[in-house]
Amino acid sequence: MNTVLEARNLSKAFGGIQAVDDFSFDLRRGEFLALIGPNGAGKTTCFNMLNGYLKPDRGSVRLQGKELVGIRPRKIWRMGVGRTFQITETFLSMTVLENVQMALISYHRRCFDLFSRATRLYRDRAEQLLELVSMQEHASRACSELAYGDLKRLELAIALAHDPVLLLMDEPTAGMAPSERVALMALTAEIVARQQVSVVFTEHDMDVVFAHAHRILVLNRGELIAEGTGSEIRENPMVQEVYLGGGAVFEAENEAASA
Ligand SMILES: Nc1ncnc2c1ncn2[C@@H]1O[C@H](COP(=O)(O)OP(=O)(O)OP(=O)(O)O)[C@@H](O)[C@H]1O
Repeated sequence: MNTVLEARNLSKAFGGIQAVDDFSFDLRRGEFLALIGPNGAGKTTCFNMLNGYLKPDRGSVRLQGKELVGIRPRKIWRMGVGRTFQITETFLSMTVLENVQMALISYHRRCFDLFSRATRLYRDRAEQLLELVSMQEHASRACSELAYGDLKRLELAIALAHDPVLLLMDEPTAGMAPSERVALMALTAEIVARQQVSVVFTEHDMDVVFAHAHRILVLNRGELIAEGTGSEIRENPMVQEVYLGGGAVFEAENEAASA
């Protein structure tokens, strides 16, 4: 069934707080998996254990059969675990195309002395990546001129520059208008399907989660309390209880969707 990632019994405590507690899950190739839960549920801690920024107290993470626990973040990135950030990280004075070229130069470990030649280096690949996120017509614009939604698409192209096996997206739509959120996630879902990348994303906007996630995992106080498709999660009484007790969030969203 082509499992890309196997996380087993992940646990992490900070002082007296059990941030993640015996959390296990598998991820398939080309799967778009949402990790949701209320504030403080342990989502970011979980991400940081997957990409090596935090060492679990217990448990293992295997990427295509290789253990990641104990390996440095940079090496894990090189093994194929990419990440997009909540805060958009681009060089604002450089053009869109140059930013993607810089990501490619960094991945291929080319020296920054070559910067003067960077306008030629990896140009074709950078153009392909911009086309993938429908940003080709913005290639020569400075990043400082871009609208926020376009910056997020650029960020996605940068994250794809090293051909990740697994892409971690921590609240990819934070700060975006609702219509932009849906568009960005629709684009991401299309790329996931076309490139067969596996994605784990966290998201507070349930419309985005239900519209695009193939499968949803729900964390609460560090524990996995539910797993399933959108409709399974929506109907799960434990999940409804966790989200403001009694499903107020889901009801509000259903009303908004049908209005
Ligand atoms: N470095 C840290 N030191 C101490 N406590 C931490 C640290 N990182 C996280 N925690 C605690 O661990 C718990 C889980 O936090 P985490 O940030 O993983 O949750 P989250 O689900 O990502 O929350 P949010 O949706 O608000 O980002 C919280 O109680 C948090 O206060």
